[in-house]
Formats: sequence, C-alpha cells, structure tokens
Amino acid sequence: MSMKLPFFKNKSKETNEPEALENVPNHVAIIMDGNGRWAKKRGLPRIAGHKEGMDVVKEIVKAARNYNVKILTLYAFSTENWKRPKSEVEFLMKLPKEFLHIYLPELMENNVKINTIGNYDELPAHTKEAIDYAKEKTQDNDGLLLNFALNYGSRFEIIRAIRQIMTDMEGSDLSIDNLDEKIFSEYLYTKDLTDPDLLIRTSGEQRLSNFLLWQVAYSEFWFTDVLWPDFNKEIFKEALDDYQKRKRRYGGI
Ligand SMILES: CCc1cc(N2CCCCCC2)n2ncc(-c3ccc(F)cc3)c2n1
Repeated sequence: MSMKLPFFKNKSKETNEPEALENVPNHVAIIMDGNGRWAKKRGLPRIAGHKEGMDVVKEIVKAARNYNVKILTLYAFSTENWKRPKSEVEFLMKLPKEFLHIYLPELMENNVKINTIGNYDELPAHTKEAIDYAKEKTQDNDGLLLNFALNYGSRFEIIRAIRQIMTDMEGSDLSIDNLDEKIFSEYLYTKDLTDPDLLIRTSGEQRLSNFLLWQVAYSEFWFTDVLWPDFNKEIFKEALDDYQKRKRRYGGI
C-alpha cells in the first residue's frame, strides 16, 4: 500500500504564525477617532459608530499580532469624554463588557494580555468588573499586550506624577537634584511600557488630544483621513510599511 504523502500547504497562511516584517514598531498607539462622524454620515445614532468601531478593534488586534507588534495602546475613553451626553457615556461604559464577552476566549487562545492605563477607579463598577476579570484571566499571557487607555488624560497623568514625586521627596532619598526623565517616567501609568514607536490617528485630525504627551516625544506619527469604523488591516499595514521606510532619529542626525 503506497504511503500517501501529506500535501504540504503553505503553512504560514494557515497558522497564526506572525508574518516576518523588518523593523516593526514594538509599540503602536492609536487614537481611534471618527466614530460619531461615521454614524452621522449614515444618518445613524453616534452609538452605532462606537459599536462598529468596537468590531474594528478586534480586526486590528489580530493584525497587530500577525505583524509581531508587542504592545497596542488604544485610546478608548478620554477624561474629556465625560462631557458627552449621559446616554452616550452609559453606552460606551458597556462596551468593554460586550467586547470581552465576545472576544476574551479568542484573546486567551492567542496569548493576548489585557492592560489599562488611566484613572481606572473612576469607571463604573460594572465596567471595572468585566475588565478586572479579563485582566486576571490574561495576566500570565506574554503575547501581544492590548493596552486600553480608559478615562485617560495626559495632563492629569503628569500632574498626578508630580504630586506623587513631591510626596515621595518628603520621606525618601528622592530629591530635586536626582530627579531625571527616567525617574519621572516611573511615576506615569505607562511606567512598565516602552514608549510608542508609532502613533496612528484616524479621521483626518492631526492633533494629540491630550494623549501620551510625554511618551510620544520620539514617536513617528501617521495620520489618515479614514474614519475609525472604516479602518482595517490593510490600512494598518500601510502605516507599518510607512514606518519601516522612515529613518528613525532620536533628536540626532
Ligand atoms: C470604555 C470605552 C470604550 C470604547 C470603545 N469603543 C468606542 C471608542 C472607539 C472605538 C472603539 C470602540 N471600546 N472598544 C473596546 C473597548 C474595550 C475597553 C476595555 C477593554 F478591556 C475591552 C474593550 C472599548 N471601551
């Protein structure tokens, strides 16, 4: 009986093996803007844009894993967003639970670790409950770090760091003389993360909107007019390709 040799398909297409790309940004941060505009263009309520935007998050998490990005930070809710209509804020605060209910099993399967930065304690209890469960379930994962910026504001983060430094100076060997950038960074929400190598912002706006102001000092910025709900893995790859082409400078020549 002749042995039927296994037909070797192009394995890379079928497995979850990351696609080998040169000079991939280790940390990508994204301002996911344009959800309300996307809905308005279609005569839909704003919350329809947020819902659509949530599904794009899952696609971009998969793409980031595929290209071997190590940290993906997503600006999901800013300290300014509390000023939005109460009904919209209530809807937004339910999205983490909905996202995790749908995608946590797949995130677990793909070794993704969930993290958050921002003034977490001020979030509603039901929001924190869902996220705490996901953090606990994924705490030992060492694949992509999926980092949601929630109730995050960079100026608040900087003042919070200065306040803590002033308190610590009273009772420790921390002094004005030895305070430097490294010590200051250790007081930020992002103390355990490397700075973003690439910052992406959708919807055509070219401003930081109080996002990671200290951390993006040496980041490459990439802007697109595409609204977040229309963002996809192909456009994400375009940003990574552009990043690869740029000569990285850190203030030097
Ligand atoms: C709390 C505000 C908010 C808004 C939001 N949007 C709305 C704004 C931008 C577009 C994406 C969809 N998403 N999408 C996922 C999450 C999420 C957060 C934490 C977590 F552990 C799991 C998922 C999310 N959170």
